[in-house]
Amino acid sequence: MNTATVWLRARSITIGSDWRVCEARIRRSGRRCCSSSPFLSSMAYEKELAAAKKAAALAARLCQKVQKALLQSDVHSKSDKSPVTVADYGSQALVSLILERELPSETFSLVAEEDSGDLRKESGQDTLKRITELVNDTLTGEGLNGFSSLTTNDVLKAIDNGKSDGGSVGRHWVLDPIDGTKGFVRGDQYAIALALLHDGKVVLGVLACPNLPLASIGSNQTHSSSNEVGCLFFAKVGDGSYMQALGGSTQTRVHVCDTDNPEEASFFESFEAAHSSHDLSSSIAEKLGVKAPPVRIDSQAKYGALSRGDGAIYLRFPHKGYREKIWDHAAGSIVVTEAGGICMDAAGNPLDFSKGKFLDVVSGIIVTNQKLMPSLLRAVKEALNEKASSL
Ligand SMILES: Nc1ncnc2c1ncn2[C@@H]1O[C@H](COP(=O)(O)O)[C@@H](OP(=O)(O)O)[C@H]1O
Ligand SMILES: [Mg+2]
Ligand SMILES: [Mg+2]
Ligand SMILES: [Mg+2]
Repeated sequence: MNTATVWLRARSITIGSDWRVCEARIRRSGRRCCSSSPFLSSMAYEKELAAAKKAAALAARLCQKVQKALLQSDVHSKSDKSPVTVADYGSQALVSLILERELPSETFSLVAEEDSGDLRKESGQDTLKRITELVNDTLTGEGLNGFSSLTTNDVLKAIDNGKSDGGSVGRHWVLDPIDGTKGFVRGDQYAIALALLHDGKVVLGVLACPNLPLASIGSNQTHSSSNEVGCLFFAKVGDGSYMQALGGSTQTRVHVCDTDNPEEASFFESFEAAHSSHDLSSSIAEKLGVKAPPVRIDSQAKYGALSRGDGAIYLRFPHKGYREKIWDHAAGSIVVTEAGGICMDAAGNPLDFSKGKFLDVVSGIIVTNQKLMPSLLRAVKEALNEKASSL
């Protein structure tokens, strides 16, 4: 199945003609805003961004190879019953190796989703061999022969580099090697999401979305004249958000949809109802006056699509008891905020990435532009109160 077919299979999506309206407004106003921290110059993090783009793009190659030929034996269950594949592990190993090689002077701290526990067991040996082959093949396929053929132990070590707990002091890389593993296994959307935290703030983020069309999803408006899929979004604090083709192209600056009219706004949510309450988001959308049906896609590709104005709102309301992790939002949040958007929890608090692996939020995460946020917050409050009183 080629990637275009993958995308078409993924579509349960409708984005109305509002994109055109948004685009026109943005062009007229020439406006952008960002949430940059004043202590950071836009010249900072140049080499870190270059390394992160290289690492994420290479990891995307590995994932594409696996998604094309995904075997049932490549998919495993973690202790929490969530899926993990050889590509999740391979992607994490590659990103860890590339960052270490490209940024040798750095005291390396990586907070990443996967660990090698299951691969060290007797039952994990075949999978470990397959991952090692994949990592070696991807490195040599890209002409990166600086790595002599890696052993299974090298790969285990690279995966376990991601064991840092993060925190509010110093620099920590944050990695989701495949965000949207369920989408990946289904043949749908997924993302490699890599961010850098500096003293608890996200200062750069890269999102590789191998199955996301370069053209705006659900409309004829294009960011590109081709039918190509595979987008690389990236942002550095104070420097705006950009998109380029994963295969390499000139970068274009992206902006969120700037509409203040909910009737022109469409919203994103998880494809998986188990990850986010579709009932609650539909109630919020109705209260806000959104007319378009939800756009359901997996992974932080939602943040990428939102950053370029494909839709205007992202709603995420996990079911009771679920704790969000920083790797599920760090890269996506800076890509959106540098494109002029805002990410908050359902109570209107900014997202706090400084508390370790978990991202403690009140009820859920909402993302939109500056103009719609006040009315979105009111609609969220109303819908949550209604839900509480019906229990
Ligand atoms: N019960 C749950 N509620 C909310 N999020 C969940 C969840 N179970 C898993 N997730 C998270 O949802 C992410 C995917 O988000 P989305 O629904 O936007 O595609 C998963 O990332 P991984 O696929 O990296 O494990 C996982 O971290
Ligand atoms: Mg994830
Ligand atoms: Mg993941
Ligand atoms: Mg996972």
